[in-house]
Amino acid sequence: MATKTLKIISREEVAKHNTPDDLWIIVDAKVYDVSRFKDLHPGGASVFRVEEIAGQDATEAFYGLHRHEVLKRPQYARLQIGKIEGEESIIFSREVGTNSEVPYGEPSWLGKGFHSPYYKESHRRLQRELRKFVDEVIMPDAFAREGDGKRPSQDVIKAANDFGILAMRMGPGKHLKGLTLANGAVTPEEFDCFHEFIVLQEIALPGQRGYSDGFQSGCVIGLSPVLNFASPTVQAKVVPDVLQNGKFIALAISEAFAGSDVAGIQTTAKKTEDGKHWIVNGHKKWITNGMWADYFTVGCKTEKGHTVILVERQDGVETKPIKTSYSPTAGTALVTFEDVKVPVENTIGKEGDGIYVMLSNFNHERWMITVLAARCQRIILEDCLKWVNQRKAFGKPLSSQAVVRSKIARMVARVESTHNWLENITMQMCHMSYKEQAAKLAGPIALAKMYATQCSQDIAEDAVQVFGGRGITQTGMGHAIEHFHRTVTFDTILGGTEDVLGDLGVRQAIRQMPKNARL
Ligand code: HEM
Repeated sequence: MATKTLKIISREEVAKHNTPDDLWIIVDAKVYDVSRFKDLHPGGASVFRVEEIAGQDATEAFYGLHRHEVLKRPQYARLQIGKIEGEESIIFSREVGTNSEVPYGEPSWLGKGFHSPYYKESHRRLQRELRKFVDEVIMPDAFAREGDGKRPSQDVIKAANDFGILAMRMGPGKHLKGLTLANGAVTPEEFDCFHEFIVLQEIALPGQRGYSDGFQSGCVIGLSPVLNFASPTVQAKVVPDVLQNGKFIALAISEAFAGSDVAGIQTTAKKTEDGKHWIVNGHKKWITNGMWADYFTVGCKTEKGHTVILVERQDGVETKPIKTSYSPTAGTALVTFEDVKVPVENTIGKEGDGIYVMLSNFNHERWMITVLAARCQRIILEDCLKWVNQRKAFGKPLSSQAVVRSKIARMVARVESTHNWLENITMQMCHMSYKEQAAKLAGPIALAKMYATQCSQDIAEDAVQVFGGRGITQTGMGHAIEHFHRTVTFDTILGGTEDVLGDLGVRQAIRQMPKNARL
């Protein structure tokens, strides 16, 4: 396709094109001919008739009302006919694969001149590779699927798995052996919990909450018990199926009868007379990725107590969509089991040890949700900083109002405290065995998640106030704010509600009080 040659035009020349049939404007040293477009303009034609706009520099007016991405859409980019003589454009969006330069737009370890004790060269290499992959491959799919509600595109899932994303999301371990991770940015041997932290923070960049769950979050929580507790035979079949062959696995614990109270589940598994099979009956609710899962990691009530069982999709397993306030791209399902026959070899962990299997998985799940949430908070903070800097009200930028700056200050404090607490917990995870983590970190992770999701809700409320009507509008300037505000509650519920987690954290601390502790 031939590229249009842009004319070099003087400001005086632009000023002559100021009538409805011959209408030019300047935005950031670029000249746009809007003579025909004005009648199609979503904001109406009248805005172009104003004396300060027709034939004039409309940069400030434009950026008070539109995101920069509008001018990059092909149908609007083609309205540009020239550039202003002797001037250069100064407004650019973040280039593919690069980091944001907005203050607090990235965690401090990525900031120029900032330091951190946690990250080595392999972490930096991984972050760079991932940023490029996310910008190029995941970002467009995330916005498209969040919009149309379809499952994440299979070619994107395949590309992501070839890149090692799901394997890396499972954390360090023997499942990484022999894999090439992120084009070799990190070896399986050096991969640690900070690498995993980076993977989560990067894949959350699109900020599309339904897609974020649809993008194999169900696999992460569903496959963990298999990796940690299933027999080698089950692992040999299921792990490559999920990590390499594009199959999906979902964790199926919560029910209409029991959410945070896992011991209250009522799905039953009874042994056949020959003891070779389980017969599973019951239902599971709010199962992330359940709509397209090939395997389900199911919490059941059995004769010897609770037991976790791997159920393959088959006759008797039905999945129905549950409509939630985020997009169906998460694949949230009601799953029913009617006399489903499963070999006893599919038992995950020991019979009767189900509560331990289910609870030990929660630490990793809660940590993952919190790391993802921390990035989403940061996206909102960056949008707010840009908005208060470019938007004028009462003749001055919003940032000139002390009350607005105070809201931003509180957001920064929430984002940075969440992130820094998580880094500390991640450091502990790097030095503890899985068992030690279960014993020592359940409380801190529960409390950090509770704190983070309270911060997210406060950030969402403040961001809407800063953006006004645009913060409750699904398109245009505030779309990220509206999305965050609408979906922020998910993180407060998934993996345990705030009240339950706060209580868990404090109970653990009380249990660990030294006997001699007195005021
Ligand atoms: C090349 C120039 C322009 C293009 C391509 C353009 C495009 C758009 C688009 C796509 C929207 C829909 C909302 C969005 O996606 O952000 C919109 C809305 C709007 N535009 Fe423009 N526009 C241009 C210039 C201007 C100028 C110069 C003004 C005013 C001085 C203006 C005023 C508005 C208003 C008032 C809205 C409605 C905003 C809202 O609902 O919050 N536009 N424009």
